[in-house]
Amino acid sequence: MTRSGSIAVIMPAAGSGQRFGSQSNKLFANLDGKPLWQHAVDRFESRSDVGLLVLAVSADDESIFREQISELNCNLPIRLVRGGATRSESVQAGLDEVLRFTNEPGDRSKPPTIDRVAIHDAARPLVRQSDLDRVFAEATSSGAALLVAPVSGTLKRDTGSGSQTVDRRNMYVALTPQVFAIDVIRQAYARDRGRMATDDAQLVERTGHPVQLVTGSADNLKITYPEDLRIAEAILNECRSEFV
Ligand SMILES: Nc1ccn([C@@H]2O[C@H](COP(=O)(O)OP(=O)(O)OP(=O)(O)O)[C@@H](O)[C@H]2O)c(=O)n1
Ligand SMILES: C[C@](O)(CO)[C@H](O)COP(=O)(O)O
Repeated sequence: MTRSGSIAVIMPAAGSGQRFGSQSNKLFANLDGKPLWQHAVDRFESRSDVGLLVLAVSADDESIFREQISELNCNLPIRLVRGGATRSESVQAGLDEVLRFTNEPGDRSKPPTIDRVAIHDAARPLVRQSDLDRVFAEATSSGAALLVAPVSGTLKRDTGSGSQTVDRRNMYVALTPQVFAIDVIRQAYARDRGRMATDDAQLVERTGHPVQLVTGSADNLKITYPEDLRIAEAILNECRSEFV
């Protein structure tokens, strides 16, 4: 299996899905006839600029993921690593595997080089190819970029004694993928190993490396609550061609 892509995708998939409320991992929930996580993989499998995908999974889910991967007709090399107690720990495990991969002796099946790392939630099935094109290109030129969606409503902060309105100008919601030159993300994770961060851009921001915002489609939603799955189904039925 020869892939020439220079982007390694790390897909954190080791969460417990507490807000989704199902007995099993929300990533196995059915969306449009297949498990949710496979839609996220599909977005990258068809891309010639992607050369490797690393899934970070929990010990409980590993055998299910291995079984489902074996049934996939996927021409993208997929490696599994053990995720951690936090999303950052899961991404760290994925990054360690990407770095191991880049140091392995070369052979025909290996892409010539991995120069960027794209970190994408397995719980985000609907990232558009046009958005991937733009955030990948921005990461090439600036070394760090993430997809974001503008805040569309009025933002409120709970002061404890009531609400306070937050100026929403220049405010965005972070999406994924978050894409970085490999040395930028390696240094950010090495510097902040173990410090809490809910996304990867935050770690890079702490190094002082500017992270560019790329406005993407708001339908790149994260399946967090049960109703999100119904919304995703409707979006897929409405504009399937945007995602293939
Ligand atoms: N320790 C963790 C926590 C989260 N994730 C992954 O990070 C992505 C975004 O996290 P989120 O949507 O919050 O998933 P969960 O943590 O599973 O959800 P919850 O907070 O409701 O438990 C998901 O693909 C999830 O599987 C992970 O790999 N490792
Ligand atoms: C990384 C992320 O998708 C950016 O919005 C999000 O923070 C991950 O989900 P979580 O619920 O914060 O773990």
